[in-house]
Amino acid sequence: MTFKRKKISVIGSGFTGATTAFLLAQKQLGDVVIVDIPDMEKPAKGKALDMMEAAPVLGFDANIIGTADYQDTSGSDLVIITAGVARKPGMSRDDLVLTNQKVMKSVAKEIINYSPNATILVLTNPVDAMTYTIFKETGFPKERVIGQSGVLDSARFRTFIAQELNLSVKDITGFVLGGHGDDMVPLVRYSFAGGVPLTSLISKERLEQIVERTRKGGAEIVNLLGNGSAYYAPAASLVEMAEAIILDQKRVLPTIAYLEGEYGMNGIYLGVPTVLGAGGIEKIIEIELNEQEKQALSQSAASVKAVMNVLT
Ligand SMILES: NC(=O)C1=CN([C@@H]2O[C@H](COP(=O)(O)OP(=O)(O)OC[C@H]3O[C@@H](n4cnc5c(N)ncnc54)[C@H](O)[C@@H]3O)[C@@H](O)[C@H]2O)C=CC1
Ligand SMILES: O=C([O-])CC(=O)C(=O)O
Repeated sequence: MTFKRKKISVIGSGFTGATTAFLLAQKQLGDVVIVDIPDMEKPAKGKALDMMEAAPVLGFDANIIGTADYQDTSGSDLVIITAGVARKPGMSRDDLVLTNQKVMKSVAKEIINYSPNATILVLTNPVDAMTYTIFKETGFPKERVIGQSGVLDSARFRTFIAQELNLSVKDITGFVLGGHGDDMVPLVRYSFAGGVPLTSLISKERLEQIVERTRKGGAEIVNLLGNGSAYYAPAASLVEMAEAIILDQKRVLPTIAYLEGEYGMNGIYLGVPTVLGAGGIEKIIEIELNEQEKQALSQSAASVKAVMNVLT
């Protein structure tokens, strides 16, 4: 049997792109091509070479290159988009919309040209609207254009819950729906510690504080870093999604999916529970929401629509 490694292109060699590339290689999910603009080609090459030189020590087999030439991405199975600008303290993710929309438009052209069969994961913010932009600009099927928010937001929620209860984070499950903004919807009712509902372990008041910290989790890191935004947990989240697709794992993960009637919404990319496998988003899971949760989700969707309305 012949085995051919998958090809994964990571667009953007900055904090999230480089960290993602390194994790992908360590997990041996495929060969990695890191792409940046011509001005950043040398640092991209330098990062790729530095990662390759870690391979003998860490013991992974993967080729990693840095480039500004999209020809090198040709025939990618998976393209991960981290290109664009990140926010600084005092900014909202939505402030990035027009700058990053331009970047998405140029990246989309290159993907159509060189990797027409790729599945695309989008990280660039504001991520719901940027995922929509990539969907529109590439014309790819909705199953193959997927945004990342829910894995990260849920990971933050699970981290804070594990710390609160002094329990292993492995035993904490829970997920966050909606847009990747301050009105995202952490679903407390569907969150558990070792199968025990959180509502029976943590007071309502304390849970509300943890939900609020989760909603502002990105800004908390932005304020601590001072000159950029989070990258370790975002990269880990992208790699969990990439792994589910490349290994056809059928993972149930919250991702940014295009809704056509699900949750009563249409024509919008929004975070919902999905099944991720070789076909990309193979299914959107519709869970039962109570009135309060429905209202919170539609408020979050309204915020995403407001950003989409700014798109040119
Ligand atoms: N959805 C999410 O959960 C998260 C989203 N983000 C977003 O991801 C994006 C990247 O963040 P960082 O990596 O920290 O930023 P960064 O500034 O470290 O890296 C961005 C890279 O993109 C490159 N770039 C710009 N235009 C390009 C183009 N046309 N083609 C190729 N490369 C291009 C830049 O030269 C730079 O190297 C930001 O928009 C940030 O807000 C970051 C963390 C989490
Ligand atoms: O907060 C930001 O700007 C980056 C991001 O999306 C996150 O870390 O959740």
